[in-house]
Amino acid sequence: MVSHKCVEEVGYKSYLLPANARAPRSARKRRSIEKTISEDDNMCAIDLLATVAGHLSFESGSSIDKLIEDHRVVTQKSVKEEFLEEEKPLMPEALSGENPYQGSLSPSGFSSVINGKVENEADGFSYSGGSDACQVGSFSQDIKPGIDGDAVVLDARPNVVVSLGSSSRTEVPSIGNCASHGIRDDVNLFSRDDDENFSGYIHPRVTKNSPRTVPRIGDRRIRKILASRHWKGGSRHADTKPWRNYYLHHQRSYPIKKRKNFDHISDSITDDYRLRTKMHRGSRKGQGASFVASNSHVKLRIKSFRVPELFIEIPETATVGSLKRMVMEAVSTLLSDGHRVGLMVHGKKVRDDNKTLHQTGISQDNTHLDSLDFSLEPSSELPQLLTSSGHASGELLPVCQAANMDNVLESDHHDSALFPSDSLGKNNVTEDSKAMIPVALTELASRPPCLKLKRSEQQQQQAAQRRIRRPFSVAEVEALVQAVEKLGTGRWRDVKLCAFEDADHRTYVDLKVLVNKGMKRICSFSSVQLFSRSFRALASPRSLNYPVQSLKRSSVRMESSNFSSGVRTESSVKPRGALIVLEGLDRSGKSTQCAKLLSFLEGLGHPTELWRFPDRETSVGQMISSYLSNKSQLDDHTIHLLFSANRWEKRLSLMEEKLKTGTTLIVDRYSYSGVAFSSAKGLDIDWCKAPEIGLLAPDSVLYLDISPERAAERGGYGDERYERVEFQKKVADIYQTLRDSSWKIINAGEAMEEVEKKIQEVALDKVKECTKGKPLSLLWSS
Ligand SMILES: Nc1ncnc2c1ncn2[C@@H]1O[C@H](COP(=O)(O)OP(=O)(O)OP(=O)(O)O)[C@@H](O)[C@H]1O
Ligand SMILES: Cc1cn([C@H]2C[C@H](O)[C@@H](COP(=O)(O)O)O2)c(=O)[nH]c1=O
Repeated sequence: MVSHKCVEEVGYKSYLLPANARAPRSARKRRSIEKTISEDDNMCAIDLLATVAGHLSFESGSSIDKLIEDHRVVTQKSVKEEFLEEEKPLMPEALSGENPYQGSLSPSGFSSVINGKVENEADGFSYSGGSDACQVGSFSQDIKPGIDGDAVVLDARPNVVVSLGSSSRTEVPSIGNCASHGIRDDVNLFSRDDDENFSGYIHPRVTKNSPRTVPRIGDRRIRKILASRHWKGGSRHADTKPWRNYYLHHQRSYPIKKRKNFDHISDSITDDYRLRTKMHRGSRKGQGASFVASNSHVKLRIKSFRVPELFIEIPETATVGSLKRMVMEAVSTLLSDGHRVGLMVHGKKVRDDNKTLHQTGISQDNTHLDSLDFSLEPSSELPQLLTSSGHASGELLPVCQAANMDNVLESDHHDSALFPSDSLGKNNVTEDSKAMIPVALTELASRPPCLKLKRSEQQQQQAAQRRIRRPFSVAEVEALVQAVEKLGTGRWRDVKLCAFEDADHRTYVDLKVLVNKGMKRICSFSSVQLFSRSFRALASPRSLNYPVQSLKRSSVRMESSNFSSGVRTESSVKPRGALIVLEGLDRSGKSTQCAKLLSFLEGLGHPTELWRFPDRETSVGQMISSYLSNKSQLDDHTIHLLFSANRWEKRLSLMEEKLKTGTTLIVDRYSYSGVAFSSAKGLDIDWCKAPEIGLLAPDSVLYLDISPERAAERGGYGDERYERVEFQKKVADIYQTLRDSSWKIINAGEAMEEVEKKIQEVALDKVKECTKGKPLSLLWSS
């Protein structure tokens, strides 16, 4: 590309302008990221579905559990459709090539099990007990009635909570030589739904001995960004589209299939989410003779599961995006403790996993298609109650509660606690709740008469309620960390006295368990993050220890009356995200370091977003972009005010909300750039500052210090309006005058990794401070 330059006066004398300006750098790096964002939002959901199956996989012990567990079954139709609409670019490699159904092992170890017409290629997995084995199955319609028995299809139509698809079904074809399979029950799973569309997920490859691969998010995301030709650190000669502030969200690390891509295979493969079971029956010990004699097979059509109910408390001013993320967090947290499948026949819970289907009344003779009811239930004894706490206004971290299902009353001791769904959350919307949103899913049908509480059950229920583990709040975890720091692990009674003296419901055993085993079950999502971060810090040489002197202050008293609305502490501390700004001359390495910092903080579990100014996506931003790339000329005052307006348009609705809901913002350039660059042109510095007054003050400004000459040696220098060494020297001078105590000067001439480490340290300190409730303040306001 020919690049000739001319000299123009743009308020800054002797300023050289490229007449044939290249596209703004932002334009070259953001579009792809932007695209990734929306996709990634949905990927989370798919991750979640994977998580559901993952947990089922490891928590259940019966063959039906196993059958269900390797499915990504749980999705409501509407949700499913949304994913499918938006995930086209993420079609797995498995779908490319001649055979669109051919599975392949994903980088994360997940595998498509779609393999040709009939049989799956997923690993079979055996599990303890040895009597059953399941295979995650293939997609096929070629399931023939068994030669040794008739198959019956039963529709299970429970109160729909989470649908498998509009008419998913389980088929149980008989297998020819049952006797030869002796004690095994083999189960193949696969799915389709009625709208001729594949349900859009791929089974993971599962083996008994290898734990499910957890999708990695942060690193991969960053790698992707950095590798992108649109990314600033890469080529500066890419597209010309404007780019925007970017919010990078979770990225799936295993393949997802899109419905559309399966349309053409509907001849041989129905798209319904489909469960196929091949049950090899034999002389299994303990089974009734009548059953063994029977060759009857049962086909089950499982249309839906009930799932536990979740409640989310979220300010009405929050964005839909944050609601979605909150739901994701809530559900992920809920599921993190594993679930099992519950079965009700004619409204009665079947507790005995060893009963045969026949004994349970599920047989080919069973013509009551509505008699079966499957549910997902917490595998733990008690329901998971997920709340964040310590912030009365509900404006911070997600407050979510998982009420139990309404069909737990006949639970056995493995079942969920006896806890009516409306006793949590529903009737306990706090005054300060901005919105209590029951997350989908349970249809709160009135309890069938057969499930009326008996007296003993009532007592059991009360006992269960007493035993409920309340989630640890952020303040509690902090207090615990500090106490353990001081007293060490082992003196649990002392730890209890030290930090939880007044919290009767916290036993020293609870504390020990939390520390030793990281009991996610009793922690809220945010507390877990804090917990892991804190303990990582304890183990780290560059300790981020909490000051011991604040130990007493952090002691927690619980307000028992407030239990259902989230645990409250005495402290008025309102944790929030940190506002971390990176500043510096052009090409000083800000964008590179912002991306690294994002990856680092997210890796530690902090909700973090990466923003930048100018945000070239807004209409104001587009004017700025045009100016910077010399496509338009503007008066210096005008462009200055446009830069400022570009920040103001993000200030309240987005920036403040984000911070208050616990998201840390890493911001690539802020008001200081505005003042430094405009003032370097000769504008009065106070005049330049004036429109910035009232914006949020950063918690930390990291100034990447590099000489203009060195920066000029870096790739892509000179492309935009201000990238001239002489001008940058003036900018550097103004930056000097702007520094205050919130600034940290980082030598940006060092190797990237060195710079990265220093930034991490400072940023993490700030994040910690803000988690502890450092108040927000305003820029240049006295
Ligand atoms: N510490 C470093 N050492 C050497 N090269 C670096 C370092 N940090 C960044 N770079 C390289 O310098 C170039 C500019 O980096 P980057 O885009 O991150 O700077 P920037 O400050 O965001 O630039 P601008 O403000 O002009 O947008 C990139 O090619 C990047 O790979
Ligand atoms: C925020 C802001 C920026 N500028 C200048 C500084 C840079 O030269 C460009 C932005 O380039 P980037 O590659 O997108 O970082 O704009 C400014 O003059 N005033 C501001 O407020």
